[in-house]
Amino acid sequence: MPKADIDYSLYLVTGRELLPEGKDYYESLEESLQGGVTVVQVREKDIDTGEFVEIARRTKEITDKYNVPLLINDRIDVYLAVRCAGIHIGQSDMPLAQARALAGDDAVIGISVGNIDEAQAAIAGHADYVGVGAVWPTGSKDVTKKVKLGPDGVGRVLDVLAESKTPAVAIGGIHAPNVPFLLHGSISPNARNSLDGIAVISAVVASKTPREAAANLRNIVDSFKRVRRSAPAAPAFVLESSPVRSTEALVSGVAALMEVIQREVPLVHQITNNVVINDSANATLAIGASPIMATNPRDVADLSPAIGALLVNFGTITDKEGMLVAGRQANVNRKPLVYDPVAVGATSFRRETSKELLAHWQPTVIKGNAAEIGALAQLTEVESRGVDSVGKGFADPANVVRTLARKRAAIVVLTGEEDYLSDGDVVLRTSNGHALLGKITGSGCMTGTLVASFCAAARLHHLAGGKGSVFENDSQLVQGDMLLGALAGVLVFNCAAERAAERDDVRGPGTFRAALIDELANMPAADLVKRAKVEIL
Ligand SMILES: Cc1ncc(COP(=O)(O)OP(=O)(O)O)c(N)n1
Ligand SMILES: Cc1nc(C(=O)O)sc1CCOP(=O)(O)O
Repeated sequence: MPKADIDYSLYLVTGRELLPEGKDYYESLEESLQGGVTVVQVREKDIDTGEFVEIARRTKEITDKYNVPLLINDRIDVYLAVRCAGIHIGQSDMPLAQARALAGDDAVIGISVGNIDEAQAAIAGHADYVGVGAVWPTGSKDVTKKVKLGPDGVGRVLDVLAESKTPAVAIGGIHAPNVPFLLHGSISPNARNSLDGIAVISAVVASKTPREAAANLRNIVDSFKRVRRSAPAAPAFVLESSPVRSTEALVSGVAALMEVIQREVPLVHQITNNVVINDSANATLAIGASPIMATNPRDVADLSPAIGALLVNFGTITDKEGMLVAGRQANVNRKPLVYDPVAVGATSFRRETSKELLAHWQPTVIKGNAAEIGALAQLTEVESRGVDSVGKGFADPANVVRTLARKRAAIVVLTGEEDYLSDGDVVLRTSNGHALLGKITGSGCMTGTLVASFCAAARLHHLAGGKGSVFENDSQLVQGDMLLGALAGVLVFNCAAERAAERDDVRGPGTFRAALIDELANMPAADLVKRAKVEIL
């Protein structure tokens, strides 16, 4: 029998102990195949060999009916008895070379990998595919001693696998709401390699309706693959279908979002630092949105369905648990998530916290000054002094934002005298603002607040546009033009600052700060259209 050609898109690992009460294993399996499972692995930990062989044999009868390949977990003797497509082995099972010698060249042999060294060994041993995990904690197996890779860690393994083109599925804690985040967030930073599929137990087996559960997961994976094939370089989850723009269209789009905010009054959830909470809340109110500054993990989980967008600004990092929960819920509820990693490069604590947050959720927009963006991009060109950047800035800022946007599959906003924004494809430069912004605290943080508010508006604008809640593709994390939302936040803030600085009653930073809030509230959209200096690079 020639080696099976496997579609790894939706890889079902069986788990009879997780079946809902009264659900028969074979019935559940057949329904999941009807839903779109593309490969099955029989995994049995506590039964005698005879029973394992019998279950594998009956399972194969069913998978054969649907032309879906079957693999056996760990046990080469069971594989040899039923002669299915192959086996899956773990790091503590029989070594790969020995497994190959016993199973033969026609057997598909997959191996579990949890880090880069294991991935390299899998390539050297000619594994046919790898199972990368654990991505997240899971109740289906004891993974307490394993590193939880998060989408980021999976991406690092995918970089190693890219050259050999070894197929990879991710495993561990994967459920429909976190699949878009996993697929996009694990696109590998250098080679831009992506997962061939997802492996799940409970997301399908524990469902009372495995057909629907499998169909939903399959849709998400298929859409992701479709979009990757058509636009491999683009972070497609945030792009609207037509990225072609003119500066006039962008600026009038910003003016339209100003009206959306006034009309829809989106709730903007902000977990921000205690230096700026009050100013950020007032800036939100001034543009017509509604701030909520909750931080308790229980509070933020309940809030998520109601919010328009979430801002996570970790200036004083007192609420990490709330940030983790709120961000994950924003992904689950497909709400824009704006990440402001204040002074991320300044201390090891900040770098580690940022890494942890980014392993838990996928931001829609990352906003920072040159030192912060440089730290995330792992560039040493610009350094930080506290929360500020020092030095001349990047030699090629457009390239920095474009590259980081691609790497992180997010919109990147680099603030400074000139602001650069990119979705990984288009780069925009804006040059509004005023020197007095550098004389008050929290101007960068308020920009983040406005970016979050206008991303909420961009999503609402999309929903009101007749497309309803139908996603352009099932793997999209948020709807609406997030690049436009980010641009609106930057422009509205900087144009309001110009207006404030021009006022006769402004005599320094104190009066400027108050006037800025006034101008955020009073600036007519027509004046923003006149002032906006936007270039498409
Ligand atoms: C697709 C896939 N990936 C990883 C595993 C885990 O296998 P292993 O490390 O052998 O652990 P056990 O499954 O034996 O607990 C898997 N089964 N499938
Ligand atoms: C079998 C298995 N192996 C893992 C690993 O990390 O190697 S995690 C895991 C369990 C996956 O179950 P669920 O989809 O229910 O989280």
